Amino acid sequence: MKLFVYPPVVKPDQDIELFLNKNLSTLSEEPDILIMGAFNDWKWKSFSIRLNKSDLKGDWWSCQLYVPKEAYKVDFVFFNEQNVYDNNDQKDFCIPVDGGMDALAFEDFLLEEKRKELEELAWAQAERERQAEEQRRMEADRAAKEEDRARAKAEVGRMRETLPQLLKNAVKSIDNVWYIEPSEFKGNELIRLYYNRSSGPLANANEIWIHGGHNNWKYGLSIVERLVKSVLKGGEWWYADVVVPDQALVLDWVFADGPPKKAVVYDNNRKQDFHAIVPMAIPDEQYWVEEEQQIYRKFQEERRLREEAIRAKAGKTAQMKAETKERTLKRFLLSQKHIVFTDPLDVQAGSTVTVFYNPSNTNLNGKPEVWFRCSFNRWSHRNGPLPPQRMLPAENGTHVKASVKVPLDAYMMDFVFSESEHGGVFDNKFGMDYHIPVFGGIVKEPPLHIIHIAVEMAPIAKVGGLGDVVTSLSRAVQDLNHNVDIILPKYDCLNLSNVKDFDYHKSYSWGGTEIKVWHGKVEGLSVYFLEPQNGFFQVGCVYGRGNDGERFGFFCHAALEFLLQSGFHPDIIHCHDWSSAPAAWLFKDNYAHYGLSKARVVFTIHNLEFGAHSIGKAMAHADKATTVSPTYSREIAGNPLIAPHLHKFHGIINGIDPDIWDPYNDKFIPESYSSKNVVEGKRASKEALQQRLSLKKADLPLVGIITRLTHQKGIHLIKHAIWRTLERGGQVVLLGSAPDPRIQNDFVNLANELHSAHHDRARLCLAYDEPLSHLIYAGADFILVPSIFEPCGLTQLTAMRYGSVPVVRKTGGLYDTVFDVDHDKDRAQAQGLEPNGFSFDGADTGGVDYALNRAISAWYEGRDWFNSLCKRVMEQDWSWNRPALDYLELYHAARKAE
Ligand SMILES: Nc1ncnc2c1ncn2[C@@H]1O[C@H](COP(=O)(O)OP(=O)(O)O[C@H]2O[C@H](CO)[C@@H](O)[C@H](O)[C@H]2O)[C@@H](O)[C@H]1O
Repeated sequence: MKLFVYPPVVKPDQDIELFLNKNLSTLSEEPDILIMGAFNDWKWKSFSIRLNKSDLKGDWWSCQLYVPKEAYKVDFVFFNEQNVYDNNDQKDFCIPVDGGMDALAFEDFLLEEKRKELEELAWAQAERERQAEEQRRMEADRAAKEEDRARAKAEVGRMRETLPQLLKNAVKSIDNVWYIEPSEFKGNELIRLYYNRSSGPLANANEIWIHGGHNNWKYGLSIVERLVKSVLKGGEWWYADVVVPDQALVLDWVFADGPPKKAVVYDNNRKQDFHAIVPMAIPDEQYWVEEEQQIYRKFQEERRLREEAIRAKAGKTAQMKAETKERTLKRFLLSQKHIVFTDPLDVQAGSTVTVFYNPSNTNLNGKPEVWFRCSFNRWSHRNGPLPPQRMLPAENGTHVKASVKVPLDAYMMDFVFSESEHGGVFDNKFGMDYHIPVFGGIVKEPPLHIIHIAVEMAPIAKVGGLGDVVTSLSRAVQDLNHNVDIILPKYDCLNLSNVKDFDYHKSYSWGGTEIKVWHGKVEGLSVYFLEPQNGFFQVGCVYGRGNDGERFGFFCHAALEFLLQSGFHPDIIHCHDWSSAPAAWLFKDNYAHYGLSKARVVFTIHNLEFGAHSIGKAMAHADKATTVSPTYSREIAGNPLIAPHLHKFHGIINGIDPDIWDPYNDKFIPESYSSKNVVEGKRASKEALQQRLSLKKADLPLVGIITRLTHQKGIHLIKHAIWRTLERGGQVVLLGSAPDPRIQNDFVNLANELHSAHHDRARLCLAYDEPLSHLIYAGADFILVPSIFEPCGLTQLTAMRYGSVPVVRKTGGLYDTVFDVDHDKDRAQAQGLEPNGFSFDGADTGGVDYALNRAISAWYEGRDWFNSLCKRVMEQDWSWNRPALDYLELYHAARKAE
């Protein structure tokens, strides 16, 4: 025998003695022997102990060893403390531990330990942040105090300078008009001020009041008293007892025939007001010190109130945002309830969940068996997929079910269904697989790195909706903890005031020119600006030069070259429309095999109207392609540029950025509002809009139109709707810019006609004006979008965010986001929504009339109902909360693409 332990059956949480027969070991010649080991397949608590010669007969050496309570196995080897080992012929030694955990339970134990450790780390981190925040707050406080002190000092400085002027205007009395008793007085003392009623315009007044202040009215009205008739002085002298304000050097006042706001006749000393010197208050140094202190306290109090209001508002904003997000996630999880759902709905790491599946709505319909195949963390979990599980009938009669234990280190649950244990027909959600987020796990999803190559970006280089989407999609994906960069041309017409930390980054040579790269933050996003020295982007505009194709082709290539030369390894390169379509094929042709091999290309069509050739080519080269709504994706599915690629083509609806478009925090509207006070909020905005555009200030239905004026947007329908609205007694505001000068001229003529015939009810603003657009979204009752085609459309979504009711033509994304109050109840319900607007078919004027007439009638005839509709549309979530999750699914699917 070479080895034994005592006691012979090893139990956890116990001391044992281990004996080695040195004679039989490869270490027989060595003077020193040590044991080196650990528990549980070398995963737990390693040890190294010296063996001593024991009392047993023969060459038995031994040591004591404590077996911890979590052990299921002891693993070890022997060595001479240098380089001679006995490792049991490379198999290592092991002794089983009886009656404790098994290997699986130990894995769970380890995860639980890890969770505790992470919790402690998180707590420590939170504590550090709290302290840092406290530090920041104290510093800010110190800075604020200093600033307020400096302001108070400056203020006192100014007062001291103007004092002589102040005193010059003041006197002790005016003969026969007023005087004060006693003649010597100072601050905080009671004085009696006499006034001769017959001396001025109040000679016939029944009442006399003093409206007074001090120190040249510096603190507004600080004295208001009614004067009493004095019997002693023949009835014309009246008096009031007045306490002199503290710190007063001069008293200022007028007399009037009533209290403030009620008085009609005044004696203001021929517009000079009256000014009395406070004789005993000639200011000394002490006076100024006190004055400064008082002003300082006033500033501090004002600041405190201001900051409190800001904090309260930020808190409320964050709370509303979180609530919306949670509601939307619930809706997302429930949206496939007819196919699949879990109980509980939000899956927690470490818990057991039941998955319910209804095959009758999928390609497994009618199969006698359904098998559930599940893993975690996008199929990358260390345990691999769970063994397939046959699903059992659920109590509800429609679904089948299976239960799974979710590991503590899961962040995502992944599954597909098949007809048999070994596979056969699968339901894998059209190649995307089913994924359900897991909350509370100890491992977070590793971030993806996404790079957008784009030629527009709101608000610094926005021409239309494409610019909005580049910014808002990126922000939403970044909010989900992924890394996003944007590459944009450095146009000379960039609005740089919206770029933070703008800095020179590097330069490189490519395409026969030097390219300077700048970096900055736009709306919290990292943006690289490429500035080729060949002047391609020094032309005063984004589009509209004869060589746009050449310029943007160059830009796309330069962008890829920049990624390569800078050692970027993005997971996804996302390009948009014809203008950055070349990135798709240039990447596949020139970069996919050199350095940037990890990246996959996603191409999004915002509008198929322009650049057909480029779009077709990008469709062929991209790993995944999208357009901006499901309906538009179906509308263009037959197009020869698209049709061959349907297997990788998806419609994902756009969202709007809830921070950029937020009536609760919008500096361009007069009163902030949420759905709780939508009626009051919108009324204030409507009045401000009418005021600003010189429209009649009246409670009329107001139709807003915000659009690029192009054929796509339904120009003849827009014109018709303007006349129809006026006919129905409403007001119309159109904000539109026309790239085509003929259309622009046409609208200038229409504007002239309307402004002379209906100057108080119609206004066409033929310009691009972002601030005005905010006021229109907020002030309008309806936003009209009668597009001939519309890939998604953002204006109807923004309208709803501001509680304006959309009136739209049923096409593309308009169809997917607007549900007619009379016709689309079921369709809305299928999305977990209620109807939210008015819509019409057809491209003739009859259609637009149909929708607009119902909308305006609803306004006139049922204001309460209409107001509740405004509130309802405002509470719907058209942000990126939902679509960003779809894009992430798509990015992951793209990564799996070969
Ligand atoms: N005169 C003006 N002044 C101020 N702001 C103005 C304005 N005219 C328009 N805007 C603003 O520009 C944006 C227009 O976005 P849209 O999505 O409605 O249309 P666009 O056709 O440009 O976008 C294309 O791309 C987007 C994004 O994918 C798709 O939604 C859409 O269907 C597709 O045609 C909105 O944010 C709107 O407020």
